[in-house]
Amino acid sequence: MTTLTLSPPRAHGASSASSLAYQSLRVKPATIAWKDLTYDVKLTRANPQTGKKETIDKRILDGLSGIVRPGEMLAICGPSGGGKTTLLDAIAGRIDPNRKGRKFMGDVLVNGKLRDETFSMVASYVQQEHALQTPFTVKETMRYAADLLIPHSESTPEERRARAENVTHVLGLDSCSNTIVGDVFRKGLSGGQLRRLSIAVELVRNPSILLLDEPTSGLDSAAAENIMSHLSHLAKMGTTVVCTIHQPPSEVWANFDKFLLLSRGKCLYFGAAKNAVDYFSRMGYPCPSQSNPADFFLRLANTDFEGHADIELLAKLFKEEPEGMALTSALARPIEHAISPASHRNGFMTQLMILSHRAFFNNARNPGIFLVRLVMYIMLCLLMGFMFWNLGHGPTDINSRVALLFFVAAFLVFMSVAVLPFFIVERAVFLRERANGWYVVPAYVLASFFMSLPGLFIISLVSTILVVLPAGLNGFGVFLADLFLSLVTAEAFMCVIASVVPHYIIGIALGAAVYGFFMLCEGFMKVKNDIPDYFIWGYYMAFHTYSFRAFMVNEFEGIKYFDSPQFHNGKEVLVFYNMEDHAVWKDLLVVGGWAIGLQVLFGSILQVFHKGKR
Ligand SMILES: Nc1ncnc2c1ncn2[C@@H]1O[C@H](COP(=O)(O)OP(=O)(O)OP(=O)(O)O)[C@@H](O)[C@H]1O
Repeated sequence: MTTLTLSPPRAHGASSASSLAYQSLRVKPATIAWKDLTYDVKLTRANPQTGKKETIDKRILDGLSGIVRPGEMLAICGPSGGGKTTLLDAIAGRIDPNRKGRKFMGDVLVNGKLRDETFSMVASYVQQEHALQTPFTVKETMRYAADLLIPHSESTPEERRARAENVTHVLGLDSCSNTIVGDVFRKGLSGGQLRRLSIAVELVRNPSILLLDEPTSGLDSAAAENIMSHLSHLAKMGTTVVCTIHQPPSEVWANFDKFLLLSRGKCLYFGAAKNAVDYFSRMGYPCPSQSNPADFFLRLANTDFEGHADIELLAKLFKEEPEGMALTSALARPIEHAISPASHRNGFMTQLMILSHRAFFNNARNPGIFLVRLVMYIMLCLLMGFMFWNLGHGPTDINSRVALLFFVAAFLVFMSVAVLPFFIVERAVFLRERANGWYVVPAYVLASFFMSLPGLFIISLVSTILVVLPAGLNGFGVFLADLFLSLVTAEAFMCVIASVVPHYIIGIALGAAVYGFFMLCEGFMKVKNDIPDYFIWGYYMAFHTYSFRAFMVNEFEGIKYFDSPQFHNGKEVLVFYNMEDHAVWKDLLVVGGWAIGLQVLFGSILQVFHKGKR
């Protein structure tokens, strides 16, 4: 590993104690370079003159090149819509070039080699929106990150813990280490602390390259300055830092080594930040004294308002000026340091163990995932228990038993839609972690699946006790097994929905619609033989069918006598509902099979479609 010298901290929030902590953040050096990145998209819009729809090509990145070496911090600046985030995404490989209507060209090189799938082992990307698990404290979040990201074969638990604490300290999070991230139920960290924690979790494995999208947006100037000074220190310890920044205050500007000014996807300047004022002065745009240079450059680049520069001309001139030529010759020498082999990831079983541990406590402590649902089920089942108290064997009791079982199979399953918003929050965490190479998809899916089981079992057990005992239903064990498997399947179905919808409101609507249809088809509203041919596929497809039938057979098969002119025993009820001669265990197997099938589908959707590319 190349040793880099430690510069004394010059930042707010960086004491000499933390300067020692920074020393442990020395990284394996890596240079990142990009050459001629060009990105075109096809847009459909109404022609302003004719009003007719037409397709136009929009160039979002226009032949951009750059290079950032270990120990440097590059700020990508530009007006809103200038292409900053798109460039950062392009550098990180987060643009899907294969989507229809897109054309992406150019190369990204890491240490002189084309970026490949090992990129996430050397680079971390901190996105603008935080995506962290809400019930965990800063300390817990950092420990899980360290356990997941630092190879266990190369570290002891104590070393991982020490590293997590060190990064927490470096990013000034000691004072809130026992504060939870927070959510709609509970207040947690402030915006600035969340931003720092988002950076800290990625730093825990010492990424050689750190990419950050707008690390200071939404923060007050003191918090912004604090974060930028931390980043500047990291750069001084050898990390290659690239960040986009919308409008840096002058204190923040002072931290940049390199500066890239973008306008409409074109490069107006790339080079040493300290030389930018001279450069633009030479180009005929002197920065007024007492002005913040960053504000001045942004005014030049912002074509939405009066007073901007001639963008086409500046972009053309840059390539011909010494700064542009210096960039071209720097790109010809992509590496100026020794290259160390990249670290490796933890194995599947290690990932599974840590993710399972994390998922268990996340579920247990997230009120939306467990507690609120448990209370909902308890309340509803209490109502059901009292409503159907001590059912007998008269004609109306037959109806009540069937209706109660239908309600259990339909509505208790339906209530699983309540968990959808929390799954969508989880999806954002998964996307961030997967895109940064934290683990493989099967480890995540298996851990989430296994760890959902204890909570669902408790909900099923409590519900069974509150329904079966007061109502006097038969077959407690099978009822419990059927309800448990149905809820496991319903939850797997919600996972699938959460993985395909853009917003939880659409997910709830979609889930409700599918469940509504399955309820129609499950053999209660219409018995199987009466379901029209064109809907019979719904009967076979709905897992509700098998769940309801298992409840029915479990309940009625053993009843030898009914005091009713229509049905003399339970068997006759089953014949009426076309459910005779069905083995309960087979239906339970089908429901369980559905759960596994849906989990496999969920994992496949994550694997193929959720790579963190846009
Ligand atoms: N896939 C796409 N299809 C169509 N337009 C796109 C696509 N991706 C980006 N754009 C457009 O490209 C431009 C640059 O977007 P980008 O998000 O990179 O800007 P930005 O400089 O980061 O802006 P901001 O500071 O507001 O975040 C915008 O006009 C955006 O609408």
